[in-house]
Order: sequence, then C-alpha cells, then structure tokens
Amino acid sequence: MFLRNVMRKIASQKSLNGLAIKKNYFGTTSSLLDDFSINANEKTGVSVITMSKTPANSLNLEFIQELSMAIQKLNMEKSCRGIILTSSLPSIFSAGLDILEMYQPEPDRLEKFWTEFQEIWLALYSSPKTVMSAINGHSPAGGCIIALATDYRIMKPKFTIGLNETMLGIVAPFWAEDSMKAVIGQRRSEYSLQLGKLYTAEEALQINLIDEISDNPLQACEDEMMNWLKLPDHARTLTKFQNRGHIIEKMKKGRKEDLEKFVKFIPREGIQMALGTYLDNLKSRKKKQLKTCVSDVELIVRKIKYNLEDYTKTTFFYLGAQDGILAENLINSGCKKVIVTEHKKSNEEHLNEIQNRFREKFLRFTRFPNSRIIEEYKLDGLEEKNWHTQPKVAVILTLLTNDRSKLSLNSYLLRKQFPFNFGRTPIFLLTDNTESKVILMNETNLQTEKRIPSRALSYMFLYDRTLLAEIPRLKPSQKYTKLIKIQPKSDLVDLLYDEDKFKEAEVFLKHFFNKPYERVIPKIEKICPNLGSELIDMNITMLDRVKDLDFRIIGEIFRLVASNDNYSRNIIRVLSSRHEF
Ligand SMILES: CCCCC/C=C\CCC/C=C/CC(=O)SCCNC(=O)CCNC(=O)[C@H](O)C(C)(C)COP(=O)(O)OP(=O)(O)OC[C@H]1O[C@@H](n2cnc3c(N)ncnc32)[C@H](O)[C@@H]1OP(=O)(O)O
Repeated sequence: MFLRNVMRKIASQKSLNGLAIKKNYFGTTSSLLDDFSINANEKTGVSVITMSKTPANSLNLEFIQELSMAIQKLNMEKSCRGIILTSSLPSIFSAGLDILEMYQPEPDRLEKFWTEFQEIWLALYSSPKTVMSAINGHSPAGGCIIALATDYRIMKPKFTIGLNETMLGIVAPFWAEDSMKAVIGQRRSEYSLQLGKLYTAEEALQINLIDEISDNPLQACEDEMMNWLKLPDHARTLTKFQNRGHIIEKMKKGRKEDLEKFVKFIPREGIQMALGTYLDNLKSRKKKQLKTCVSDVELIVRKIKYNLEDYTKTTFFYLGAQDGILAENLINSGCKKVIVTEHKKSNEEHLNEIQNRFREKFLRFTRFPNSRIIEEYKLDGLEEKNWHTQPKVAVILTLLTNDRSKLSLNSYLLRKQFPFNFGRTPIFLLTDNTESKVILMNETNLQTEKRIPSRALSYMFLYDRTLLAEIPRLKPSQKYTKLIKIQPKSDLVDLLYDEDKFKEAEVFLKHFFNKPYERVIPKIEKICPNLGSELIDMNITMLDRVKDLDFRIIGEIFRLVASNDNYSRNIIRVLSSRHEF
C-alpha cells in the first residue's frame, strides 16, 4: 500500500515538474532570506544546499519553511538525482531548533513551527533522491535529526553530534527516535537518547551514527554520491521506501497527536524554566568574551562624527564576520568607506578566513559605486574603557536581529520585548543627544522597557527598508520620537517612513494582490509617483499570484522594488513561485 502511494506520488510529481520547477534550475540560487544557497550541478545532477544562517544555523520558523520548500522542490525536480546538505559556518552544521522559538512562545507560531519541522523532516526522510549530509561542524539535536533523515553522513573530525534533547529538559519526537533506532539500533539509541549523549565524530563513527569521517566532508560526499548514482534511481528509491516506509507511515499517522503534545508540552512552566536555564548557560559562555565586544563599540564611539550626514558619507566601521547585509545597506546608503574590523582575540587563521569571506562578499558589492574602498582594521592595542558611562554619541548595533553577532548583547530578550519578526534585518540605533546617559542597552536595562530612557533612543537610524515596513506597526511610543532617513532611494522609502501614507498604501497593496494590476496602478501612482513605472518595468504580473502576504513580505517587496535590479527581480520571482505549491 505504502509503495503504491509512493509510486503514485512519484508519478504525480513528474507531472508537476513542468509547472513547479523553473527552467533555470541549474546554477546557484540563494534563499529569500539569504540563509542558504543551492548549487545545482547540471553534469552530475547533484544539488548542494549550503546553510549559512549565522551564527549557528539554528532552525527557526522562517528558515525551516524556506529550506523545506527548497527540498520539496528538489524532490520534484527530475534532473536532480542527489542532494547534499552542508553548512558554510566554520564550526557548526546546525545547532538544531532555534531555542527562542520554544522559549516563551506564542501559541500560533509554536504550532506553525512544529508543523514545519515535521514537514521538513518528511521531505528529507522520504525524499526520492539520494540525500547526504556533509556535517562540517557541530550537529546537536535538530541538527542531528536532519542529518539522520539523510541517506549517508560524512562528518569532520572533532565536532559533536547527537540527540541531546534531554539536556534541555525536552524530549526528542518519536519519529526522530525511530530514525535513530533505524541507524544505530534499539539499545544504543535508548541509551543515547535518555542520556542526551553528544558524540564526537570519532565516537559517532564507532556506533554507526555517521558513516565516514573526512576533513572535507563535502568533497567526500560528492565522491560517495557518484557511487550511489551509478545505480538506477527507481530501484534505489523503492528500496529506500521499503526500509523507511513503516517509519514514515507511523509519523504521518501520529503527526497530529505529536503536534498536540508538543504545543501542550513546551509552554509548561517546568519546561520553560529548563529552557530558560539552558539559554542562560548558552549565553553566559559568551559573556566572558563580552569585554572585547564592548571595546569594538568603543572604537565606533570614539570615531563617530556627531553629524550623521557626515558620518554616513565618510566612514563606517564594519564589525564582525557576519554583517554582510549591514555593510551592503550602508554602502547602498552612501557610505564611501567601509572599514573592516575584527575581534582582537581572533587567531590569525580565523582572521584570515574571515577577511577572505569579506572580500568575497564585497565582490558582490561592486555594483555600488561607492563600495570599492575597503580598509582592514584590527582592534589590537585598543584601550578598554567604560565607554557606555560617557555621554555624547553612542551606537547600539545589530540588537534587533536574528543575526546575533558578537555585538548583539541580548538580542533574544529584545526580540521577546518586541514581538514581531525582524528577520535578519540589522538595526542600528544611535543618539546624538549629548545628555543621554544610557546609550548601550545592556542586559539590565533590557529587562523592562521602562528602564530604557526614552531620550537614549530619540533617534532611530535605520538603513534597511524592510524594517521600515514594520515601524508603523509599532505601538506609538516615546521611544521613537524621530526617525532619521538616509538618502532615500525612491518614493517608496518615503512612503514607508510616513505612517499615514503607509496605511493608505497598505490598503492599496491589499487590493493590488487581488485586483487586476491596471486598476490599481493609477491609485498607487497617486501616493507614490514612481512606483507604477517601477512595477511595470519589473513585469509585476508575477506578483498577481502572491496572495495573503504578510506585511513583512510586502516590506521586502518594497525594498526590492526600490533597488530595482536583476538580483531583486530574481528574488521576487522566488517569492511568487512559492505560491505555486
Ligand atoms: C512527552 C511529550 C513530548 C512532546 C515533544 C516535546 C518536545 C519536543 C522536542 C523538540 C526537539 C528539539 C530539538 C532541538 O533541536 S532543541 C535545540 C537544541 N540545541 C542545542 O542544544 C544546541 C545549543 N548550542 C550549542 O550547544 C552550541 O551553540 C554549539 C552548536 C555547540 C556551537 O557552539 P559555539 O561554536 O561555541 O557557538 P555558541 O554557543 O557561541 O553559539 C553562537 C550563538 O548561537 C546561539 N545559539 C546556539 N544554538 C542555538 C539554538 N539552538 N537556538 C538559538 N540560539 C542558539 C548562541 O546562543 C550564540 O548566540 P549569541 O552569540 O547571541 O550568544
């Protein structure tokens, strides 16, 4: 019965092929949020999915959704025969589920989150393709669940892997447990799960949790894949389903109940306490390094020009390895010079690697005329002062962002405080109020909103237009007394700054996605004169299909439209194609 269903599914996927898969399947594509990329090799039929969600490839709702969609798409792509999952982070394959999704969760989101996790597991575990994981870093919990859902695992030495859920006070789902049993056996699995064991690659190999160790897991997977692809796909796929069918069937049958258990279990007080403690421990390991982070900020404080205009036009300090988007936006906003700084404690090898990554990223920025001057600046020899007690100008960097860089002192608390999704948008808050006392939000003054002096945030300096779309949705608050814009690129940006206009636009946009394009354009033109022509340029009819968009996505569209280039168009295409499913 199961096999019959599988065959039927394969057949129906074949017929869907032409519709769902774009012609330009081969080559490299990036996810909408830039959290992973897919490199599809036309010759071998192998697609490599590289996860790159800093800092830890932790799986939050959006990341899982996008990844899952990509996998489902590859599953249906006839010319794809193999998929390799890997990571671009230097030491983490995936840190598993984003704990922040489970800590003090919102019920609706929690439900969606788990449903999507079930979905991605199914997409991987029942993939008709040969799927391998090149585990080039730590892979605890959800990271291990993902790896276990693939057909072959090759891991880099020294890193760790395992289902350590009990260490967090939670329980791995039955289907993950089943997949582990299928790989390492009942006894070993029971032992590992109860104790929440994390194994080094060497130990994992001994118990067959992984299949090979290699210093270059991706290359090793690519080589091994060639052996697998020598066999006829249909025979290999059916054999795989013969082996996995009962686990998949059981998961599908129990999936609803599993979801109900999860949404009941996670919000329990005891579980929340355990998760909170685990998070604190995770963060406190970082606090030891915080001193140097503060000196990073101090550097900015000392160098910053009080006049924002001058500041944005002359210099910016690009901090950390993960702030590509931030740099891009600054350059886009008129920065003439980008100074790359790095942590003074970094060892030479790490530093070189990071600098190379910067260079790679900046190559992409050459389309911006101001982006050519790059200086590298090391923080060696900096004096460390209590800079935050000094009045005058200061900077709060990348606080409201999923992209937790070294400077995001307590982003998870902030995210809880502002319960909407900023995605990866970096945010840069600063004040030039010379009387402000508290400038840096530290952990203490993050605890309650009241303790953040409103004057400290009297200027909010935003350089990512996506975020702007969210601003009017904030409750009116003293915190944001003035928004400063940097060289708005088009009327769209103006529109997003203005709450009234935005409301008007919101109504139009809603219509826009439901009504014939021609009827809406004149109205849009009225509020935003250039928008109509920009949309026409972009063959916006693609977007007609996009329905039920949330405003984060609309914000994204605004941003993309505003920077009207090929790259944006591609993303819009991706955005719209997701609704073909
Ligand atoms: C009976 C009814 C049952 C019903 C079902 C109930 C429950 C369902 C169970 C759900 C299953 C869950 C599976 C999971 O995946 S839970 C998540 C578990 N993950 C972990 O335990 C990993 C935690 N992370 C680490 O151990 C380390 O980060 C590391 C992966 C080993 C890497 O170490 P290192 O290189 O030193 O990096 P950092 O520790 O400094 O991390 C960088 C950065 O990332 C943050 N972070 C790391 N992991 C996560 C995560 N999983 N979620 C959110 N954030 C994470 C970390 O805090 C650092 O952030 P800051 O830079 O801001 O400090």
